[in-house]
Amino acid sequence: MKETFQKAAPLLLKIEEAGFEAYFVGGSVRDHILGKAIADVDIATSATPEEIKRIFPKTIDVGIEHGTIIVLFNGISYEVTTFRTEAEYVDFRRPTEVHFVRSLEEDLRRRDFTMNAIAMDKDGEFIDPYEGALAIKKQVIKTVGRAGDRFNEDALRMMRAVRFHSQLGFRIEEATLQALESYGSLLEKISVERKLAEFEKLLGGKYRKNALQLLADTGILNFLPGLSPYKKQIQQMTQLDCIELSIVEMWGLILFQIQISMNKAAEFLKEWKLPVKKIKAIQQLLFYLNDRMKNPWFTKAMFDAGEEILIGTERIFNVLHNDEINLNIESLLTKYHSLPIKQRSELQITGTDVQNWFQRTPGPWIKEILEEAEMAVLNGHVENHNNSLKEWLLRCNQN
Ligand SMILES: Nc1ccn([C@@H]2O[C@H](COP(=O)(O)OP(=O)(O)OP(=O)(O)O)[C@@H](O)[C@H]2O)c(=O)n1
Repeated sequence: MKETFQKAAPLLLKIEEAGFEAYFVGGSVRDHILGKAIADVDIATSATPEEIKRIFPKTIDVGIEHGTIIVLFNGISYEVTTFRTEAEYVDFRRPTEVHFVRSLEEDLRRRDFTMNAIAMDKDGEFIDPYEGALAIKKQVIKTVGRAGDRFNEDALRMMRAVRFHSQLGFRIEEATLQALESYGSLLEKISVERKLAEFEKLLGGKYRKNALQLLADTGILNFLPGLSPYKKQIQQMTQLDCIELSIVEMWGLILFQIQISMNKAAEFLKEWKLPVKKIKAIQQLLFYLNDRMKNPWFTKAMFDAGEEILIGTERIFNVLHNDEINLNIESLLTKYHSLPIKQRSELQITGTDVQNWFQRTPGPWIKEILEEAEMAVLNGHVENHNNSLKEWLLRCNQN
């Protein structure tokens, strides 16, 4: 058993000694069977949060009404959740009512996919009533019970199916796939924030191309912000080898692929509720990519873009040309690093200098002179020294 589980095993034992059941559940058990690294473990128990509080001195209430409590144990915090069935998800987001149950099997029955419905006890024995381990072996994503029921309980599960397809490359079982095609509209009720989290995990998956195609083929795409008109363009992305792009670069590629204008791109990204900083980076990628498709990198564009956007743009450019992703990056970086200045603040003159030298009423002309100086330094026409710049600027602007 992995160390993460071994560390938590005594916690399970304590719960058992108090007369209850406790198991590892969810993604950690799935990833353990897959042989992947495990970040944290989730624990399911027959004890209620109140009963858990009586067993452990250090707990934190996080969602008692949903049966979840955090237990601090040997310096590590664990999410411990009471076995539960969630009857109805009236707004398709959160269960209206949580029914606590005393049986593990009932708890596992309300989970999304068979591979996510496996429990493991403290000794590493699996409790797997829905044959999740077999599904993992066969590389199949299959809902526990009827797919339509599971998706009606929480429509986000449809995106989770495609996200797991992207991360694991598993095929989606026939009935589950059919339900994805039939129930897509339920996603209208799901918050953008939840969709975004799944979509970005999907964009980071090893099988992202296939997953994007699946979103288009199943029609799920129609219920994702701003993407419904672009089915064909998204499907065409399967021709591009984009596996090494970062998430931000993936967004840039998508925006380029759907041929969206700069103005519309801002709206699109806001609709996805991305953080402002990320929106700015993606917009910049799109801007320089549009330019790069027509021109080689000019000094000014390299300077304006900055190192990160420069590299990101070139990587997307390479993907669009089916070239090796890091083609030319080294030489581009060498060029960038040899720029005399990397940002305007490095210019050895200020607006005040310019005003003192020219003795004119302040106005927009100062900014123009600074830009002139910046271009001259970048192009190697003058050295980035205060005196040299003074002499050069006065000579060039004699009248
Ligand atoms: N809409 C959901 C979300 C989660 N789960 C169940 O809750 C577990 C934990 O969910 P979560 O932590 O969101 O995802 P993981 O499956 O752990 O995957 P990952 O850690 O890769 O996000 C899942 O394995 C699954 O059993 C579910 O049934 N339905």
